Amino acid sequence: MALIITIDGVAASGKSSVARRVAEELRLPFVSSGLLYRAATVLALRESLDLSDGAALLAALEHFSPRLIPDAAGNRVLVGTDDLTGALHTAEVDAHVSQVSQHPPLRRWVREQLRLLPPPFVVEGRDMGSAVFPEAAVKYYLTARPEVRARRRGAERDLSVEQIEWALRERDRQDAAQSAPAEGAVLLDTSDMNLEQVVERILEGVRAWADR
Ligand SMILES: Nc1ncnc2c1ncn2[C@@H]1O[C@H](COP(=O)(O)OP(=O)(O)O)[C@@H](O)[C@H]1O
Ligand SMILES: Nc1ccn([C@@H]2O[C@H](COP(=O)(O)OP(=O)(O)O)[C@@H](O)[C@H]2O)c(=O)n1
Repeated sequence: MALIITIDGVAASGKSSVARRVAEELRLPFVSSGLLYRAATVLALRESLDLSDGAALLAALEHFSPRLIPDAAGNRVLVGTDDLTGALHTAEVDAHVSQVSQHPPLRRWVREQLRLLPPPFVVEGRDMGSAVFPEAAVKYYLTARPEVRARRRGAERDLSVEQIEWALRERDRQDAAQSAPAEGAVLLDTSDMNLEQVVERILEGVRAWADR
């Protein structure tokens, strides 16, 4: 079975950065599932859709067909030849993406896109090890104290750390339904670990799996 490594976790726990580095060390592609939900949110906001209307949101996804390109330097999302990536990581998308991502038809659409990707790869999100790739060989779930996560995200948003912490706690609450750690996932609290320490812990887990 081709290796799939899932790295799930709460907002700003370090999933994307860790997944990118782990994939780099293993010379594997890495996949950021959240970007598809962010792209759905950008499209919905641009089309002024009702974010509680799952059918309209799904129709927009099927019409625009955003494509996730797992690129080593950082995933990209294309709509046709338009690169949406630069519009995905904003406070406005943060504030609406959880409402968009709740709709089961959208989650099924995202799952279908992700399951088309040929393993092996590292994939990060909320439910990669639980709902999308339960067969994955190596599963991790990252957490960190909210104030630590807010400080880390602070460098990436033009909001105060307090505002970011509030928004992260709110998103954690809204994401809770799809964010439970997968069966068998190794839980890592990264609050007091630097990025490379987290990466090394996961690489150790992959080596242990390879030597089993
Ligand atoms: N263990 C860590 N220690 C310090 N900074 C970290 C750590 N993990 C991630 N970061 C930094 O925190 C920010 C958010 O990380 P990111 O990977 O985007 O989180 P997520 O994908 O879970 O939202 C990034 O700037 C990243 O470089
Ligand atoms: N597998 C996933 C990934 C993201 N999401 C949703 O998409 C949003 C953005 O995910 P993300 O991973 O890009 O966000 P960060 O954790 O990087 O801030 C999350 O807040 C969830 O609402 C999801 O529902 N399932």
